[in-house]
This record gives sequence, C-alpha cells and structure tokens, in this order.
Amino acid sequence: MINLLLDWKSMGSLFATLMFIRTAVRDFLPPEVIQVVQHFFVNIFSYLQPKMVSIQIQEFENGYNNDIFDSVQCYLSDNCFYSAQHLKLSRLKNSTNLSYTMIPNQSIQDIFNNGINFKWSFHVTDSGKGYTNTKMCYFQLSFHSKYKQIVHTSYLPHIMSQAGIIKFKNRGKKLYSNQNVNLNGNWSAVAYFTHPSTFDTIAMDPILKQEIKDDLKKFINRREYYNRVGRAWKRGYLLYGPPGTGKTSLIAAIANFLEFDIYDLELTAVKTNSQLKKLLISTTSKSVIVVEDIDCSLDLSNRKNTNKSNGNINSNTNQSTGDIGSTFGSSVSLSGVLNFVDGLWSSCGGERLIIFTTNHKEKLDPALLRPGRMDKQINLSYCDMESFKILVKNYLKIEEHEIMKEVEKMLGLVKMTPADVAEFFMSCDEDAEMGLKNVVKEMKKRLILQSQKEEKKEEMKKEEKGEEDEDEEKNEEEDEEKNEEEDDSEEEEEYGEYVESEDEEGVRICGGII
Ligand SMILES: Nc1ncnc2c1ncn2[C@@H]1O[C@H](COP(=O)(O)OP(=O)(O)OP(=O)(O)O)[C@@H](O)[C@H]1O
Repeated sequence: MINLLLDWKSMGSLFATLMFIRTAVRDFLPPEVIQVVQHFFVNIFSYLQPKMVSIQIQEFENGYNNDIFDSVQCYLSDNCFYSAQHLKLSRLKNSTNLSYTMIPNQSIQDIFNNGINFKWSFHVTDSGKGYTNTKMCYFQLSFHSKYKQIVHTSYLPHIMSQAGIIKFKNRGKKLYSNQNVNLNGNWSAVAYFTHPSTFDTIAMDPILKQEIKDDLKKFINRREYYNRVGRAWKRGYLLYGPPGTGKTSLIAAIANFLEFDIYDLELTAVKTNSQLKKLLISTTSKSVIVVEDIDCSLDLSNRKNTNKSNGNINSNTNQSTGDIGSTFGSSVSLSGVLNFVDGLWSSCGGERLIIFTTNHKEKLDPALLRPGRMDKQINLSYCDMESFKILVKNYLKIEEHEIMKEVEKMLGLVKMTPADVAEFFMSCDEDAEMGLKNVVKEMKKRLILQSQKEEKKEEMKKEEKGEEDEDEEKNEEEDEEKNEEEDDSEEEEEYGEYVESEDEEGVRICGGII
C-alpha cells in the first residue's frame, strides 16, 4: 500500500516536471526550434512504425463488374470461417453446401506461405456509384511493404486460381451477375439471382426455340429411360455463333425454363484432370454446367497429335498425356474434358445439362462434336426478321411499324447481331420510331462499308489475277522456248537440222535431212 502511494507520489512529481519543461520549452525556445524538434520526433515515429501498404479492390470499375473483386470474394468466403468474428450463414437453393460470409467493416487475417500475414477487410459505402445501386463495395488488402513483390507475383495469382475452383463449386445462379450481393449491405460469395432472360425474351427462330424447349422437356422426363438403357442422365449442347448473338442469354433462358442452377466451369483455372473430376462430381443434380468459349479454354484441336502419342484419347489414367492445357498453366487434358462429357458422373444420379459455347465451331475437334457428347448443336446467328420482331416487341412494345419494311429489305444485306439491335433500342428510351430509325441508319452505314470492302477485295483480286496472268504468260513463253530448244536438240541429234512443211490436210510433216 505504501509502495503504491509512493508510486502515485512519484508519478505526480514526474507529471509536474514534464509540465514545467513543456512550459519552459514553449516560453523560452523560439518557434523555429520547436518546429525542428517536432519534425524530428514525427520522423522518428514514422520510421519506427511498420510501413503498411493497402490495395483497394472495388466491385465495379468504370461501370463494369470487376473480376478480381469476384475472385477475392469467393476466395475469402472459403477462408473467413476461422478468422472472422461475425459471420453470415447461407445456403444455395438446391445445394447442400453451407457458406459463411463476412459482414461490412469486418476484417480477417489470411496467413499465406506459412507465416506471411495479410489483412482483408470489407467495406460498403454509400457515396460510390454502383452499377445498379448507389452502394459501393470494396475489399481492402493491407500488408507490410516488404511483401509487395510476393503479393504481386504469388499471393494474388494464388487467390485468382483458388477462386476459379471455389467459384465453380459455389456459383449456383450467380454466373451472370452479383447485383443483389449488395442490396442488404452484406456480401456473399454464394449469392445467386435469376437472370431475367427467358425463352420469351430470346430473339431467335421460333421453330428452333420450340425445338429446344421440346428437347429439354423430353430430357427431364426421361429418368426411367436413361436408367433402362444404362446411360448417365445428361445431355450435351453446343451453342455456336458470332459474339452477341445470344449464347449466354440462351443458357440463362434454359436454366430458368428448367429451374436448374448454373455452374460456370472455368477450365483455365482447373489445374488437373482429377481436380476437374472432383469438381464435376460435386455439382448438384438439376444443374446446367457451362463451359464458355471452349476454343479459348483449351487447345482442343491438338487432339490428333495427342491421339498419336497416346494411342488412347479416352483413357484418363495418365495425367501427363494429352496435356494440352499446359499452355494455359493448367494440365487439364482433352481426355479429361471428353471423359467429363461422356458421363463421368453417371454414378451421381440426377440430371445434368452440359452446355459448351464457342464463336468458332470450326476450331473444335470432331471428337468433341460427335452425338452423345454434343447431343444438340444450336447455331445462333445474325438477326433475321423473325428475331428482329421479337426484339421490337420486347424493347419497343410494338408489333408493327412502317420503318420495319425497310429493315426487312436491309436485313438480307447487312449483318446485325441481336446485341447490336438491342443496344440501339436500349438507348432510345422506348421511342419506337427513334429506335428503328437509328437501326436503319446504322444498317446503311454498314452497307456502305461492306460494299467498299467488297470493292477493295475485287480490286485486289483483279490485281492478283493480272499479276498471275502475266506470270503465267511469261512462264508459258519460257516453257515453249525451252521445249522448242529441247525438241530441236533431240531431233538434231537424230536427224540433224530439219525443215518443217505442211501437207494439204494440215498434217505436220517433218522433212528429213536436206
Ligand atoms: N438472341 C438474343 N435475344 C435477345 N437478346 C439478345 C440476343 N442476343 C444478344 N442479346 C442481347 O445482347 C447481350 C449480349 O448477348 P450475349 O452475351 O447473350 O451474347 P453471346 O452470344 O453470349 O456473346 P459472346 O459470344 O460475346 O459471349 C445480351 O445481354 C442481350 O441483351
């Protein structure tokens, strides 16, 4: 007790001394000296403090979804359970997976490479401009400046590749957007929503549309049939056509029609065949598995080479064989992909639709296209009048218009994708006349460009042909000269020099030696 009193007494006198020194310094030292001293202490403190770097990853960049944000979100959702204090628990429709997600202003630690500590925090602000709402979300990564290089070369790439896999597992209907992720101020890697695209909003040939719907209905009602014939209950679709013709929209329409979840398989993020296998087996029944831009995901045209070296393309026993994904830093082989399409998950039960998309069908290996792997190939092409009418009805809320006659004439001459047309209709605020006029204007512009291009091509062809003709003439002349020389020398050898004369019937008669 006495010691404590003594301590308090000494503390009191210490404070009194400090106050005295402070007053003395203020009163007697010139302000310039005080400033220098202050500066000195600030420098010392900042030097002693760890130098932290922070990186902000925003959900939207220039109005577009930021892929990195998406990946970080997926990565952290799988890692936040052990380190966050407040969590949100959710589960996808039709899924058995539980998912823990963070609440705004929470931070978590992520230990990388057995010891490097990274701090992640999640924030939602009202000031930013989101794509569909005014909330702006971002993740902040903080770390010591000495790890800058590691973050750039190892940690962020690690997150991206992990996210590719986690995303696949959890994505559900989140394939197309994460717009509703922020509506309640929380984030969730497994948030899903329904893409508004339906068969009614898709602009395509009505007969083809009906055919697809019938095919899908038949497929989902055939459990018994698939069981009886001993086949996996799956169906493979290939959607092909130029960009902007509605491949992604059709996938959403199919999923909505069947009420299936969608899994977006990013093949480039999958490292090995066995990983691919695990991912596919972990998909739930009643799902659509999508591999977009298959020609860009893997160099599938290499199959022939692979086949030669392997002898057996469908064997999946050797991981190193058919390692065509290696160019993309992944070792998923064509055999892995083909096995997957062939019904690797037949043991899982439940129906699955596998949809591949490509802008370049001609680049795909025939092995991937054969029936059984791709049961249905759907070509989505440029706008024809039928699909144009659907777009007019959906966007402009009209069925007929005088200008549509002009459009009909031009559609046969100019290539317009449904996405092009939709863009013009979107920007006219439902003013039908303005929308249609803008489309016609664009078509005329394209028509002029198209004819200019064709003229140029014609000219180039003519020039090339002219050069070729000249070359040919030259070659012919040279050949003739050569032949004549050869003939002369041959005959000279046999007969010596000869004279040439023609008889009455025009038959050439070679004279003998004169
Ligand atoms: N057939 C269509 N019917 C209705 N809207 C369409 C159609 N095609 C394109 N669109 C519109 O254009 C946008 C882009 O289309 P979408 O992404 O489906 O095309 P895509 O063929 O998948 O393109 P990409 O090959 O570049 O992925 C869609 O959001 C939709 O609004």
